Amino acid sequence: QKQTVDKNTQSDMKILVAYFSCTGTTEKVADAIAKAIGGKLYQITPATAYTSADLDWNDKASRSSVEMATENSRPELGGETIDIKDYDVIFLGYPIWWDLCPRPVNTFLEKYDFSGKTIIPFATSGGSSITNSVKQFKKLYPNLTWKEGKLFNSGAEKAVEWSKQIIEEQ
Ligand SMILES: Cc1cc2nc3c(=O)[nH]c(=O)nc-3n(C[C@H](O)[C@H](O)[C@H](O)COP(=O)(O)O)c2cc1C
Repeated sequence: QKQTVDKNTQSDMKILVAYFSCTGTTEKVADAIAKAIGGKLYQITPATAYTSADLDWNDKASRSSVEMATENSRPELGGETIDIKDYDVIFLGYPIWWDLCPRPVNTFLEKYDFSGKTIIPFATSGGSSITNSVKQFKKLYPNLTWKEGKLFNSGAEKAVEWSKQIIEEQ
């Protein structure tokens, strides 16, 4: 008699590690996660890169300040497009900006069809938690499947352990 194949074994699961990062902190964590669990690393790239002046949160008129003050701001993306249908699980990494995700992450979530996928947020920050950004995801995209997110300000090692554990649980 033929044995049934467990569809949820690690080898069968297609994992995408999509991240947005302007100064490399989230990128390091994303890279470590992708390597640890055999995921495809994908950078969410804005059509126009953010300059350091754009990232000045002390300047109310800076690009990031204006975008974050504008709820429906959806900066255009550049870079390669990606076939989300090829993946089952999406790790989604970003820096916390004004207690939320940067708006290009919203552009990404609205550009592709994530229905039927499991999305697992992770973030880095200067101290703020990930809680409010995940709350906003659930509010804006209630039909998507969100896993509890996690903040990694203490480096990539913890993220590696965490991601491996998540994959085992899937
Ligand atoms: C525009 C802007 C807003 C930010 N807002 C917050 C914030 O609300 N809370 C916080 O703890 N850190 C905040 N930060 C700090 C970043 O979350 C932190 O430096 C992050 O690790 C940067 O990630 P990256 O190097 O991947 O871009 C902000 C940074 C920028 C540029």
